[in-house]
Amino acid sequence: MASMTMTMEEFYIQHAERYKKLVAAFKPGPSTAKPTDPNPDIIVSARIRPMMEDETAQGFPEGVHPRTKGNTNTVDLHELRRPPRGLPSLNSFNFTVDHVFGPESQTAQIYDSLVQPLVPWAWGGGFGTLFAYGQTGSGKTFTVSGLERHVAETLMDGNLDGERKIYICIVELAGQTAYDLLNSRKQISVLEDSFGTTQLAGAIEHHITTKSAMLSYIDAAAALRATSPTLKNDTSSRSHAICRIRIENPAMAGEEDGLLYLIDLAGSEAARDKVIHDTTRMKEAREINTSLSVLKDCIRGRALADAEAISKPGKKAYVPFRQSTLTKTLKHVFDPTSARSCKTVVVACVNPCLADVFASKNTLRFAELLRVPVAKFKPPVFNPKVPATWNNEELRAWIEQNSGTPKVDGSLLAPTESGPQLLRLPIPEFLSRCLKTAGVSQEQARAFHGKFWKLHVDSTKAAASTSKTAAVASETSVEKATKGMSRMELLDSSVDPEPGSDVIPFKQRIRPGMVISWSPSGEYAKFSSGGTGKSSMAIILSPAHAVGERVKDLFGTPVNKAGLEDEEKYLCAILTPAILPGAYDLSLWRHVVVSLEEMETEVLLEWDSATRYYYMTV
Ligand SMILES: Nc1ncnc2c1ncn2[C@@H]1O[C@H](COP(=O)(O)OP(=O)(O)OP(=O)(O)O)[C@@H](O)[C@H]1O
Repeated sequence: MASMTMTMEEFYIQHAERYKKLVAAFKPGPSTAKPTDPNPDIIVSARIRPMMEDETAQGFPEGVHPRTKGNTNTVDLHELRRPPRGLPSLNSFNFTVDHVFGPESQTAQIYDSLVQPLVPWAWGGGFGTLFAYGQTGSGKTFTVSGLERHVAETLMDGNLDGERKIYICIVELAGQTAYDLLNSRKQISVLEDSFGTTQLAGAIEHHITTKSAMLSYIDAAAALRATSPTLKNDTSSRSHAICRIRIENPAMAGEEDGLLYLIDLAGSEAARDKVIHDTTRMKEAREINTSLSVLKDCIRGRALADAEAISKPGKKAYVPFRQSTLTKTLKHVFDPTSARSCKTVVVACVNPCLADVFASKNTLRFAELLRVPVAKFKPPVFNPKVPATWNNEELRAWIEQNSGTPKVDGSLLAPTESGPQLLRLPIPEFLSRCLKTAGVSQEQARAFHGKFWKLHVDSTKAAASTSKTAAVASETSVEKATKGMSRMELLDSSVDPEPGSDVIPFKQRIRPGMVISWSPSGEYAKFSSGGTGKSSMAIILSPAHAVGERVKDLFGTPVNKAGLEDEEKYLCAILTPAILPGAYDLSLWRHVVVSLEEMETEVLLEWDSATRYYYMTV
């Protein structure tokens, strides 16, 4: 009877010796994770902290064991099963990430192998982001604060090329509220401005010129971090702390600045604290959980978007960055429409104590899920008009032939990069590399960058128009393409869901939601995708005569004119090419009137879950 009322912790302590023997006899099997090539832009690591004195003193064994032989990026985790009768046995799991740092590892090792490369990247105008994830007490703050010190050292030791102005800002996100940790924890707002840039409105940025000034800001912010008692650790953090370092290059005025984010996330187990009765704490826990889960989707989404930008041009990956304040704040990191590339490092912090093995399992599973396989695709066939198909040699040859006089030295601009890699280089870095060739001026470098990008944009537009043609052409084989799909699945696209509809000419089955191509003329010509007379797309809403007298089109011309019933005209919403090739923006509130005669063909569009609208006011 006594054993039934024993807590899990007492059970672990009682069976600690048996547990250790079972672990010593354990023969590691192959990693259960699918083999994945490391993604150079998103590195996922795990850091297992040492056991704390009090954990050892209570008699808890270690439950998490990095492999020392074979795949050293795999971690074994053993639970102790509590059977209704008989002896406890092991329940073992393994998790694989890109790097594992065991209890003896120092923060300097993590810095040197993973984080240090982010600093010159941001110095050159790129985005670098570090996240520390894990349960309360697993070592996130220990890791981030150590890494911040190393970053301060690298940024301020004068060894990076050129002059920069450096600014720091440290904010805390608690639920949906943000506070400035460098301004007495004043409340600030996370807002998206009319250019779509997320602003931390009200947060003060401090210009820093010395390492010691930077460290004193970091220390001041740490002292102010919001804390509230939890079941496990009474100094636990229940908020995300975001340290943003902005690096401005005065020689590249007008170019975007480099950004480095170091983020100490809130404790990941918050929502699993079952003994919370206080409703504010429950709400807070739910918000933390949501923000971490959205973060996972965003990191994966961005990695997929980057991988697919080259392997499947035209496919739009969905990154739900608007779904939490944390990811909204990091919009430019996650927004798949951003042309700027971002390097991300995740450190999953793990508490090795057997008593916390459940939370550690969740942390390691989270980390494993962040690893998105780099799409394996056949090397693209070289096309002189498509930079995304060029290898390093082809790229260098193009640089030397097209960079003007004097020629930009290809080995300085692209020492190792392929075409797609050079496209991802931050602009200031591209320009600085061009300027390394003697005699090249800023104007020449900018003009050359423009030429390279124009070629790329033209090549993606060409790919988009091919995919549009494919969409129209597929109309004849709709039945084949949609065979076996349920009605609900069919409704994820603009396909007419009624069986047999593909044999009826589209003009005889006009319906709301049908997408058509047409050639806008007169005033509407502005909305054609390629100038007057070129086809454009619109989505049918209703017959024009069905709407009220006050309804006007986008130019303010009344839609329902007298006698319209006799003419077959339809109120439509316009579709315009979106930033990504092959994707279109639907402007539901920009109306045009299209006659049946003007319609050319039905176009099939696939719906994407990113097609959402957001509150203008909340
Ligand atoms: N690698 C390590 N080596 C030595 N001590 C460590 C290590 N990692 C963490 N610790 C110690 O463990 C304790 C908990 O670490 P820390 O406060 O960083 O956890 P945390 O994950 O940030 O927790 P919270 O979510 O509550 O902020 C601290 O006393 C810290 O000094």
